[in-house]
Amino acid sequence: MGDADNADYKESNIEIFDTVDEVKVTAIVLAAGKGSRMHSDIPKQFMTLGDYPVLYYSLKAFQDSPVDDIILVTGEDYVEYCRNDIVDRYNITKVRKIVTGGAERYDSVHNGLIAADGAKYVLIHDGARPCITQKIITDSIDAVKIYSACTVGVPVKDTIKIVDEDQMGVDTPDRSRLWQVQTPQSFNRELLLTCYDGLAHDKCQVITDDTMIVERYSSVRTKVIMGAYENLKITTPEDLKIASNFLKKDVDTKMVK
Ligand SMILES: Nc1ccn([C@@H]2O[C@H](COP(=O)(O)OP(=O)(O)OP(=O)(O)O)[C@@H](O)[C@H]2O)c(=O)n1
Ligand SMILES: C[C@](O)(CO)[C@H](O)COP(=O)(O)O
Repeated sequence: MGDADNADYKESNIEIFDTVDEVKVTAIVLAAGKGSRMHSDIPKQFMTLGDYPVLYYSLKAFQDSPVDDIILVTGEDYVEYCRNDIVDRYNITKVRKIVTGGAERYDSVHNGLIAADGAKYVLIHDGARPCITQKIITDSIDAVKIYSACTVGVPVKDTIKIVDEDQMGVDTPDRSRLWQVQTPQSFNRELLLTCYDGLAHDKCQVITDDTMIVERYSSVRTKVIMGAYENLKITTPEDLKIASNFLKKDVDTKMVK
């Protein structure tokens, strides 16, 4: 799909996404990644932080929050582990379904979105962000009811450089306009599903989050609300140490059994 087609898609897409009356809010927690940048034997979301798997912290945060229910998305090989050793073991009763993810993060989100039937709003969260707070969740719920598409984020602290293929600097954007985007990202579910239809025709894009999908395939603008610097994503080994510090827990690269 070219840019002209995208413009048509955006035009035809305005205000068609408000047909669910019940104000049900579902959290979609993503745990189907392989964690290749962590270079470990098991996916990072199942490593041990304190006495719990990394994934437990996000699930517990949503369990204790005002969301109505939770859809957990994980890899085929980890469905039983998630059910028995996390959801049942720690009594995360709001988990309504455990579904399998896909090859890319956006495939996993799409599977979660389909499973979240009946929800008016969805909060999509990386299971690899264990330091999420109740304030971030409630602020996201309040914001999505106003804006339909939101993300939490924090202003960048460093100067950001755009480089070319030889790693030579080509530009230095104005830092006052740059935010580092986190999760949860919250959406009117019908809006995001419609935007995913657009993506299905245009798979050559590099998609790193869901607000990009709304920006590209609808005319809706996304709202960025304040998250927290502590709400980091565990991506590489040093992130585990930082998260363990924030949560005041020890780390272990094995699974909790
Ligand atoms: N196909 C995928 C890829 C990612 N995720 C989830 O999306 C979140 C953010 O992704 P990322 O940090 O990139 O996780 P991985 O894909 O596991 O890591 P890497 O890119 O290093 O392989 C994580 O909670 C991850 O489990 C997912 O559910 N399905
Ligand atoms: C969605 C996200 O967490 C926002 O920062 C991030 O883009 C996920 O990227 P990843 O490459 O899947 O870690």
